Amino acid sequence: AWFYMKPHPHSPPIFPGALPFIGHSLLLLGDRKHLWDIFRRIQLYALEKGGVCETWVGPYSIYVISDPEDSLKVSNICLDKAYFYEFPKDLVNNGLVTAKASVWKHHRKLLNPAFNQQVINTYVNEMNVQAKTLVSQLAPKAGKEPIDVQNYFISYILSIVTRTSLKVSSEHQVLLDTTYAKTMHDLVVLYCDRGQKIWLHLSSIYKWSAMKRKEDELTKKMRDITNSIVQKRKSELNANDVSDKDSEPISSSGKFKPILDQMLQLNKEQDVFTDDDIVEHMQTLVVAANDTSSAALTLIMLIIGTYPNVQERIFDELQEVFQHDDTDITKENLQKLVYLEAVIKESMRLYPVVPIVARKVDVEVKLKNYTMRAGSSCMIGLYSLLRHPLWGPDAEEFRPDRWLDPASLPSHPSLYAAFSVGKRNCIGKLFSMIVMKMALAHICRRYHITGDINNIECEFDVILKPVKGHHIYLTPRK
Ligand code: HEM
Repeated sequence: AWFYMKPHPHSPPIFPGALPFIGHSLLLLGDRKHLWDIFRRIQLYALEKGGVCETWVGPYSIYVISDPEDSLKVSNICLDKAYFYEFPKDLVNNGLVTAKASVWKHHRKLLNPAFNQQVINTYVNEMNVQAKTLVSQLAPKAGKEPIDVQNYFISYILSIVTRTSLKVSSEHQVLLDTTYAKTMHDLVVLYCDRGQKIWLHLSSIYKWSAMKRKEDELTKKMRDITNSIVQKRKSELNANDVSDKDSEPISSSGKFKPILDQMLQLNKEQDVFTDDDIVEHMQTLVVAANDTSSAALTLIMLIIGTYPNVQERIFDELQEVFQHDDTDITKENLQKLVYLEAVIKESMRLYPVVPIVARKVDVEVKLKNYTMRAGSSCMIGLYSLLRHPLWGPDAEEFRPDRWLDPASLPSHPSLYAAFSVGKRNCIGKLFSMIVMKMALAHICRRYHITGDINNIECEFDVILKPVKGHHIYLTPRK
C-alpha cells in the first residue's frame, strides 16, 4: 500500500496523516462528531489545494473533489456508486440511490414522472393534514419547555412519504409509525458503524460478524412490512382494474395517486419491475426522504430561531399571503413564499445534510489538473462546493437575500450541490422543498421560534445532523 501511496506524476496531493499499509483508516475511528470533523477537513483541504486531494483506506484510493467543473465531469461519467453503497444492498439494492448504473438509467426514466410538479401538487392536501397534526403535537410544549424537534419532524415526513408513496391503510400506518422509523434508524447506525471499521468492509469477514446477524434481522423486519403493504395493494388493484382507479380519495379534501400505484400500473402495462424492485424502490424513498428532510428541518428551525430579523421577514411574508387567515396552504400560496424559500436554500447551502457523495471510478478520468486511476473511488465534496469561494467573499455568511437577486448568484450549476451534482441528483428535491415549506409555514405563522445555530454540534451518520439535545423554544403568537 505504501508503494501505491507515493504520489504518481498526475496524482493530486495526499491528505496529511496517511500511514503505511493502512492509509487514513485510523482517522475514521472515533465518534460521529469526529467523523464529521474528518470529512469536513478533507474537503476543505481539497479546496485549499486547488480542488482535488487523495485519501487512502488500506490499499484503496479515494479521491476527494471540491472543484465545480471536475465534480460535474466525475458525476456524469462515473455513474456507479462507490463500493460502500453496497452495505445496505439487502435493504435497497435496486432502489435508485444504490442501483447499478445499468438498472438506474432505466428505472430513473420510469420514475421521473412520479416526481414532477403536477404530481406533487396533488399531495398538497395530504401535506396540510400532516402539517396541522405536527403543529398540534407541538402545542402542549409550546410556551412551556424546550422541544427537541427532530423526532416530531421524523414522524411528519414519515407520514407524508408513506401515505403518498405507499397509500398505507390505518392498520399498516400504526406499524410504520412504531416499528419502521426505529428499525430504519438502527440500520443506518449499523451501516455507519461498518463504514468506520474498515476490516468489516470485506464481506468475507463481515458475513461472520454479529453485526451482520443484526443487519439481517433488522432488514427482514423492514422488508416484511413493506412487502406486506405491496402485496396487499397489488391484490386490491388486481381486484379492481388499476386503470379505472386513476385517483383515490385519501384525505378529506384531496385526491392523489400514490407512487406504489403508479409503479404497479406501469408494471401492468410494461412489466418493468420485479416485486423485489418495487419493495426496494419504496424502501429507498422512505429512507432517502426521512432522515434528510427531518434533519434539514431541524437545522432550519435552529437558524430561524437564531436570526430575529430573518424570522420577522418570514412572518411578514406569511401575513401578507394569508391575511391573518389560518386556513390550509395551497400550491399558489406556496409559490408566493419566496423569502421562506430563500431561507431554506441558504440554510441548506451552509448546512447540507448530505455533505458528501461517492462514486466508483472504473475508467481512468482526466480532471483539469490530475488523472484519477481506474479501480479507485471518488468523493464529491458537496459541503465544500456549497461554500466555494465562487459564492463570493460572503460565502461563509448566512445571507438568504442572495437567492432573491439571481444576478448575484454563481453561474456554475454544480455549486448548487445540496441535492447532489449531475444526472444522478436527488429525484425528490421538489417534493422535499414543498414538504419543508409546508411545515415551516404552518409553524412560523403559529409560533415564535427561539434557537441557536451557533452552538450547534453536528455528527455524521450517512447524513449530517445536529447531535441530540439541540432544543428549540416555541412561543405561541397572538
Ligand atoms: C432535504 C431533503 C433532501 C436532501 C438534502 C436530499 C439529498 C440527496 C442527495 C445529495 C442525493 C444523492 C445521493 C448520492 O449520490 O449518494 C439524493 C438522492 C436521492 N434522493 Fe434525495 N434528498 C432529500 C430529500 C429526498 C426526498 C424527500 C426523497 C423522496 C421523496 C428523496 C429521494 C431520493 C432518491 C430516490 C435519490 C436517488 C436518486 C438517483 O440516484 O436517481 N430525497 N438526495
